[in-house]
Amino acid sequence: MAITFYKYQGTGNDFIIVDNRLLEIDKNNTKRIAELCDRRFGIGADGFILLENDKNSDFKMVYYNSDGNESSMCGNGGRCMTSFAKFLGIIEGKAEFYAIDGLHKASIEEDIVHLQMQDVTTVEVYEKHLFLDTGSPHHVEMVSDIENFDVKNCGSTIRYGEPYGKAGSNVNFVEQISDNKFAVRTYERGVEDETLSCGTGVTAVALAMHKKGKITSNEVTLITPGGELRVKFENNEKGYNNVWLIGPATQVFKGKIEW
Ligand SMILES: N[C@H](CCC[C@H](N)C(=O)O)C(=O)O
Repeated sequence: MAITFYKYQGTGNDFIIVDNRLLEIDKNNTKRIAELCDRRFGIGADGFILLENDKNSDFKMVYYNSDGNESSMCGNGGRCMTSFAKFLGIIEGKAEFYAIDGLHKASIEEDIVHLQMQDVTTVEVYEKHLFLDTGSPHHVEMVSDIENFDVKNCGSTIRYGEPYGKAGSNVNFVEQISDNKFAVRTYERGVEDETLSCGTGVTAVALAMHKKGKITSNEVTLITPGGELRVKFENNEKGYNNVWLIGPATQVFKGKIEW
């Protein structure tokens, strides 16, 4: 069966996106999803995302890592899905959609998407790192000389090590650049490599830097190898709410492929 796919990228985190409102895609075909995400034998992407109908919101987003397995929330993917929904004419400037971690609000102007992330009530603080879940699990660790940091090897060791084990965690390395501005590099679970940016990851970094008292504003700029993202949030005794991930999302090309 031939399927039409759209290739999107959000600050270099890239995705194969398919309009699956007719439910034609066999979602259990992990092998095929992984083949399509392969950068040599397939289209190439960090993730594969299906857009489906949802009776209580504008659409539903189903996210798979490039290993072919369905996974937790993808922030950059959610920004790309908002752009895709506008391209399809499902929405105009505002959206509400369901993802695995619940309902998300979003808005789009030109190519900039604002995506509301789930509230975060728990940030675990350890000697050398922090751990929090922003829709996906994230280990956050401050490093120096981030440009030369061995993200893949150090990230993989942490991701597969204790306490994360087989389920794992995404791993973000961060270096402060200036007031409220940080450089971030991410090792992504399920991609098992560094990605050029990670939306739930930079969101985790922004909240972690607030928790560590490293910022003076509730709006943070995150510089990733794939581009610049912003995170805005409010905080109270219950934790973090009104959390927004802001950045560009772009359709790169459209294609057809045998499923
Ligand atoms: N790239 C995604 C993260 C996907 C999470 C996935 N790697 C997992 O936790 O299994 C983002 O922009 O938030």
